[in-house]
Amino acid sequence: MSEAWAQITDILAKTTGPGTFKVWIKPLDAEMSERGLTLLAPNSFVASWVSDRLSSDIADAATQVLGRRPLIEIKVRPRERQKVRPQQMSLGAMTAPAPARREPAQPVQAAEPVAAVVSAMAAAAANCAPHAARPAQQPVAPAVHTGRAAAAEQFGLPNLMPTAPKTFTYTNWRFRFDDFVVGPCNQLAFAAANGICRDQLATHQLFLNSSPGLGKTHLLHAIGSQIAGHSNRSSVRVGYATAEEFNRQLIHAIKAKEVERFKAQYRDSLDVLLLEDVHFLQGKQVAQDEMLATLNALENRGCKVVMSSSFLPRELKDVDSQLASRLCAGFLATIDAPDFDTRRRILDSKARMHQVVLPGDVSEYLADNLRDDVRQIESCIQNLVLKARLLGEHITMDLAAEILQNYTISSEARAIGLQKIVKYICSSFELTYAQLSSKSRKHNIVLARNTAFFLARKYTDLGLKQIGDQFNRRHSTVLKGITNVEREISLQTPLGRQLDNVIERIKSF
Ligand SMILES: Nc1ncnc2c1ncn2[C@@H]1O[C@H](COP(=O)(O)OP(=O)(O)OP(=O)(O)O)[C@@H](O)[C@H]1O
Repeated sequence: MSEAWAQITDILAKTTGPGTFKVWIKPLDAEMSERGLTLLAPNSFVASWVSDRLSSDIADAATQVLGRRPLIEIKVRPRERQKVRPQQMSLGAMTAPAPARREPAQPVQAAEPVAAVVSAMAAAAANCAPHAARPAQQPVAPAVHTGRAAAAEQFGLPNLMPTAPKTFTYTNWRFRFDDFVVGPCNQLAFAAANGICRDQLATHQLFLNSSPGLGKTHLLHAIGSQIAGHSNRSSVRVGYATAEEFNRQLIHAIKAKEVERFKAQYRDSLDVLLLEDVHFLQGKQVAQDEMLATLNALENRGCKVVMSSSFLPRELKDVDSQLASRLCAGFLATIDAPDFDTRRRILDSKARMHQVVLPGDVSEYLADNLRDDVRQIESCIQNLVLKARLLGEHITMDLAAEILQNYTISSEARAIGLQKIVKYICSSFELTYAQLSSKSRKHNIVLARNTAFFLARKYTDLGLKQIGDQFNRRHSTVLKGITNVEREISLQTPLGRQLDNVIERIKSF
């Protein structure tokens, strides 16, 4: 078995990079049991660090050597074994089976996970996730959370915190195809997502685009869950990250001089890459270069790549033309806002997840009024069910109306209406409606248009697409315009204060 661990560490020496290998892998001992591979770390800090960031690499390497993916358990080496551990033990040698009198190894204490985008996303979504997260495929002892930089210092270890990216191969899939309600708005995206899992798409790249909350993440998770978790293909290595995380990891890798490791992680150690929110790469030249090289490398290896974005590739700004063209290379599917019937089916399906059957009139009423994103539908139904349970009441139209107030605009605000918004904006910016809806990119016209988008979103029930239709613009342009106005206002720039003023004054117009 020491032979096997030696082979595993040989692989890890190449895949994790010299710095990481020396500090984190080399001090480990390993034991093989029926259950899998147990790694013994010199202290809880090392155990938690390895558990957080390297367990997946170790599992990957072990799979190559053992021919199957073992369960990995990371524990703190018992105190007396720390003392007797022979100095001359060869690099990563597998220890002999534990002597009977040895105290059981101490499991690593419970911990708060390292802040990471994926973990944060999982946690945030767990609040509204329709079903419990599926268990990870390779249980690892939970990690200790202490001030890690301080702990590193305490144990005399270099603080490599920012250098090595967190464990990459993703296993915490939250959504499945079964939970996805299909309608005309999303059937193409659904079919494409299914198709890429079954090698029926005739391309290995899929780009999913929609406004927020319409199911991109759901489909990405469903793909991950399908490929990695189901159909006996658990050896397929599926990576999941947001573009923001990709960028952050790259910056850390550059600072820590571990770029080769970063490259190997994304380019060589995955079979499928699921990448969220690629629009985040706008204006980030270094990350764009790396992403382009990553996509090319994955394509050369015949890997699948699925990306999501609130913008179409051609709508991305400050993106290198080569990358923009690369993003267009595969199949592109857009998800639109759900129509009434789909919204109704989504409501009924979400209610069923709470073990509730919605009365027909309530379902119809909510579907008629909740026209925005599905996240909003999900939250409304959750609140409705919770309130009914807390009050011990049945779900009635009255209860639904009470809950709905928090999600839809007031009748007073509704009175403002799109026509009034257009009239108000034209008079405030001294423009005609023709100018407002023209192709012009003149600064004051763009500003006026964006403000109109913002007001329409705030004071009408219209979705992004419907607002866009009024001004001959795409939903993503509307989204971008609203985001710009929000940014100016939140930063309270001189322009933001001016816009704030304009937006306030519509009430007395
Ligand atoms: N067609 C659908 N059927 C069932 N649930 C859906 C559907 N579309 C979206 N949802 C649910 O709505 C919520 C929001 O969806 P999701 O996070 O996938 O949106 P998104 O497009 O990725 O949004 P964002 O751009 O903000 O990240 C999720 O809980 C998801 O399960």
